[in-house]
Amino acid sequence: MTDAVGQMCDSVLLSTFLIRKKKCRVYFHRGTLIWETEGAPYTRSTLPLADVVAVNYVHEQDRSLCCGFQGLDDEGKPLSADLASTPPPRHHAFVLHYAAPTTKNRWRLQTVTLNHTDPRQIASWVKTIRNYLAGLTTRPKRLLLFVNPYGGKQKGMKIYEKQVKPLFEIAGIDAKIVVTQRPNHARDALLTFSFDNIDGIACIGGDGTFAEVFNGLILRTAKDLGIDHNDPEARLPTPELRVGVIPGGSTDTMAYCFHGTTDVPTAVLHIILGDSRGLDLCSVHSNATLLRYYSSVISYGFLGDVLRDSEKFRWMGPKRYEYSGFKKFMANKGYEGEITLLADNSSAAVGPKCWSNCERCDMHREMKKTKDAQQEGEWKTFRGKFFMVNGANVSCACTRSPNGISPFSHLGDGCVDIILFKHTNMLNNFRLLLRLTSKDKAVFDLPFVEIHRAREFTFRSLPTPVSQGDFSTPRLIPGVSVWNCDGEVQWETNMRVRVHCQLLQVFTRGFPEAEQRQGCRMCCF
Ligand SMILES: Nc1ncnc2c1ncn2[C@@H]1O[C@H](COP(=O)(O)OP(=O)(O)OP(=O)(O)O)[C@@H](O)[C@H]1O
Repeated sequence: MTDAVGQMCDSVLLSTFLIRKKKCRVYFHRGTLIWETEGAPYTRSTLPLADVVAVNYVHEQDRSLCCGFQGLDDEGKPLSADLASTPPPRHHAFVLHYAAPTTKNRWRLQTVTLNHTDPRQIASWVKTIRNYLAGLTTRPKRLLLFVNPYGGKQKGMKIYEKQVKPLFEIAGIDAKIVVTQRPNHARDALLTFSFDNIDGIACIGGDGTFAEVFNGLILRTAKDLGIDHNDPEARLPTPELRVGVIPGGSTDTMAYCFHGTTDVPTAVLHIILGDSRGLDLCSVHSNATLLRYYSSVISYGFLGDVLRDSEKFRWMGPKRYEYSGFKKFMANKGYEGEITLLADNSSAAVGPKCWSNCERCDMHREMKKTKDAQQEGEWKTFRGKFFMVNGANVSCACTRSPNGISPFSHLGDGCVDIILFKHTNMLNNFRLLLRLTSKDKAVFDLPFVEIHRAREFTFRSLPTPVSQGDFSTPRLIPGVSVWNCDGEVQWETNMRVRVHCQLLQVFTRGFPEAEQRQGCRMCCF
């Protein structure tokens, strides 16, 4: 907590306001506003200032429109429209804009207006609340915002205009917009962009856009510090700038894993409120060359084939995944391979899940401060014919698969969960499909699925194709699949994946376990 906030914590305000036409006693103490009705029916409401986005004077002209009250200045003229400037002593109300949790992990901006006959009371409350909000230094004020007009249903710009811009304006966030013109635009821009006047980066797009942003940011940080990113052993520092993702893609897995929903206003409000969590990123190297960093999952076999095929049908929008998925599912191909992993001592098959205030992630954040992630552990090797091999960095939950392929995966525990789907018959594949859409059952309970928690792993396909050195060139080799790395095709099959614990700070508060979800803060007695 900053000093300013600390001082404000000690101030106490107490007054009586008219709220929603009811006389209420209002208290402000220790960062929380409480108002309760003076008469029956008794209601009590609490609002932590950590959830308040902005406080504004209500202009007398606005009040005159709704209340028939005409505000005049000292010369008897109507008051000016400048709400944010120093108040003339005539304001009789202020409005609080705040973020409130609703259902299904969604958040919405709400308002409450407090009316008082004495303008000095209004001025004093507004000043106190503004001072408190100014002390919340973790809130971004100047953002660099990448908008991908191509991802998902190609509605990136519309999402910005209709759902993002109005919220940023209320919160006083100055956003510099970059509309991406081509693949890798966001990544390349971040390699040279001046970070002098920004305190956060956000993007409107899907997992691919988010991946471009953090790949650019990590590479830029490594470059600025003279760290060789091609060195698989390199210890990378966490960039100072935090990153937020506003869903505008097809699956939006990362947004879902951060907020428990792919709802746009929720993601925007999480950015505005400025709380953040550490996210592990995985580096993917081949022959001492960095291919990329990923945040959700790297998948060889079925999902690699689906992605490779679906790119040809991008005109179908998100439906392309269903079309290619059906084709590849019916093909039921198996791929020979060998995985060697450095096992973690925790199990990926048991909870708890990674809710907000996750103890496991907090523990790893503290460990990261004191020492580098421990690398001791047992190496294990698995060989076989696989329908699919996955390295899940997060649960990979999404609207279609609310449990994800790795329900107990954590955002920031320095581990990747390896899920091996053995090649089997079509009936078992159908069981797998059903299991992936289940709300409470896990895929690894199926007898042909194994899960292992690791801190790093290597994979080689069998037979091993001769590396061409050019990792971006499409090469179709019989009996060999490709990797689906955060939704991008990775042609090089043999690779080493290492987890970098909490390498990125992302804007989110996380989301609570269902039974602990906050409901209405207004209690009636
Ligand atoms: N103007 C553009 N034209 C073509 N491609 C673009 C443009 N801007 C960005 N891209 C590329 O679009 C790709 C797909 O975007 P994104 O991943 O955000 O959407 P998606 O694939 O529909 O969603 P998801 O990854 O959530 O399934 C990104 O990898 C990015 O490189």
